[in-house]
Amino acid sequence: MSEDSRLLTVEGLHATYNHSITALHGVTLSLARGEIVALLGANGAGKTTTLKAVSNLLPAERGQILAGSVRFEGRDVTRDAPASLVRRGLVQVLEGRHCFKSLTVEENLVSGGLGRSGSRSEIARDLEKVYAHFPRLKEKRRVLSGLTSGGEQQMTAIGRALLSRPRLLVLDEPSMGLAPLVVQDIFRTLKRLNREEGLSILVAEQNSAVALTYADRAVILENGVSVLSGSAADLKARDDVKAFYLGQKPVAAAPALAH
Ligand SMILES: Nc1ncnc2c1ncn2[C@@H]1O[C@H](COP(=O)(O)OP(=O)(O)OP(=O)(O)O)[C@@H](O)[C@H]1O
Repeated sequence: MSEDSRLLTVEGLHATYNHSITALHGVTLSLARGEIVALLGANGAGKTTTLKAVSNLLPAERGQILAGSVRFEGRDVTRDAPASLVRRGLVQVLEGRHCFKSLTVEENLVSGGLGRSGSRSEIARDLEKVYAHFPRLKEKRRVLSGLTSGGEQQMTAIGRALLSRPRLLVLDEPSMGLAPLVVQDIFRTLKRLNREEGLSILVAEQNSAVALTYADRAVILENGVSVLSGSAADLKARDDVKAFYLGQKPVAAAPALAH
């Protein structure tokens, strides 16, 4: 991948919480414009911490980047404020959806456009685009988000992020707690947004099978280190990935993917 084609480059990230718990000790990944990259790994492997480091959200949890760098569109953004990253086009949808439950679906969506200087008609146009991608949200637009289903809340959280016109959408575990059909629906829509709107996506997922179906490439984390990366097709074909991330075939001992 040439330097110019890279939208995001993460190099050698080390991060801790509370100055004591080491969560990352060597995460490297990159994403080209127009790609979907999946970040895979078991519980506690460091997926969420990596995404929060990319969006500079760690300080809110007494977390800290000790070493390494995050570059977005060729510029070092490691210490940039999260709001400034959003204005630059790097927008994260946090794990657990986090809709404003006492606002309607439409109010939630519109809130995503408030930080930018778009006119009312631009926001209305963006809203219609979100409804075209997520027809369920149009049906529910006057309903309080707290009264919608988990899948609809996930769609609302993604739609709200789209209203801020991201170039890179960072998603943390969009499948969490959702029925398989809803998960497929959400990933299909993400793929359509990627193809039709050129939206680049970095998605952390425990559901490796779904993530590898829709991603172009993937990076696997183990214990805070990126141990393997490659095209989704190549990773899906590997026996160790099949056994430990796709649950397909038992093997005698856990492979050290790093070696
Ligand atoms: N706010 C926090 N304070 C202290 N330690 C944390 C915090 N968040 C995560 N950790 C620790 O950092 C390590 C990496 O966690 P992280 O949440 O990044 O992993 P993950 O791969 O996203 O896991 P999961 O799939 O379970 O969400 C774990 O050891 C975890 O216990």
